Amino acid sequence: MRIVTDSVRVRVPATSANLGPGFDAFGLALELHDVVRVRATASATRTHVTGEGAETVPDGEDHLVVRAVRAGLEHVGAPQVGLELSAHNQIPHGRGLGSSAAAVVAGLMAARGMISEPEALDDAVILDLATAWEGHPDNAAATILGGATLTWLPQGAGDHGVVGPQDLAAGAPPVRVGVTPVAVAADLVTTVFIPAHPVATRVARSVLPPAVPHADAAFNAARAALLLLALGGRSDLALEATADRLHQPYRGEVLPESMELVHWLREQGLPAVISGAGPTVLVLGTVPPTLRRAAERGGWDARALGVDRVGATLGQADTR
Ligand SMILES: Nc1ncnc2c1ncn2[C@@H]1O[C@H](COP(=O)(O)OP(=O)(O)O)[C@@H](O)[C@H]1O
Ligand SMILES: N[C@@H](CCOP(=O)(O)O)C(=O)O
Repeated sequence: MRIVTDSVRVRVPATSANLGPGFDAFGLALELHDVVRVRATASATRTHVTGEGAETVPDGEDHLVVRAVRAGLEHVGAPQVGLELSAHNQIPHGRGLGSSAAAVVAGLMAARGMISEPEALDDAVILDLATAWEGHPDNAAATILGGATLTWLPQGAGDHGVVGPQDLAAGAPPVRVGVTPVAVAADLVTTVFIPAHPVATRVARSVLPPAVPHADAAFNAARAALLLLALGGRSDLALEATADRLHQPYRGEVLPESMELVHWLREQGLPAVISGAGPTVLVLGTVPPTLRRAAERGGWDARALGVDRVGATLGQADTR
């Protein structure tokens, strides 16, 4: 495999995973984007970041997008080169809006744009690699495809079955992820309530129990099926379709304010959930201005976000 294009641009959407009952399965892409430009060079890797994470993300070879470009090149046997990365980020980090999946997908897509046989890093391969990196497929699928997505892992692959980045580096094949787009009503908009402080996904996964009561699993099975209908336009089902007993109750331990906001919004009849692993709260629909303002007074950054229906896009670096 050769590097044939030395300058690419990738745009990736934020995502909200789970949507209540669909833990590690549902994802929804949102109209909030990171844009990265990557150039192959003969010199040492340099990174320049503006927007979200500019003050906090590691630079140079430790930058997540750079690491993902390298993983993509390595996966297809392309040579490693110096990289000049310029990133403009709108997706806040550690808030449950899929920033890490977006960064990994951006890097893998950039690698696709640089190589002589881009089909070696098609969407399915990128989803498998990003899932191995993340440990769950829901954000990556929606970031790649846009809209709403439903993903599943093969029998036997779970938290401990997903091949991680270290195993990938050692040559282990990633798990093959199942994915399908889900119909989303044309008029669906979301409202997100973003808090000032992050909670790492790793932390919000560490409080989940190894097993749940059978009754709770049955409760969620019905809600996850209802969620398909609610996303497709049955907004009358949205409140019931976003109820969850598999992850949100346990995450209250590390996300107390977020769970309080979810309960308060749901008491007003709004289909509110923890977005991904939190701490952002997402409502599947609009929120009356009085309630938005009340939340804003409590320190939440409330934003109406449409659904991104395009997913990750790859182009020449000089396009906007
Ligand atoms: N665009 C990015 N560039 C570099 N690093 C990133 C980027 N987005 C996310 N990260 C890394 O991923 C971390 C957040 O990942 P995670 O805890 O999974 O939260 P999120 O819900 O935002 O995906 C950040 O603290 C940062 O280290
Ligand atoms: N299904 C995952 C989703 C994590 O999403 P993120 O945006 O918080 O990284 C989980 O619930 O842990």
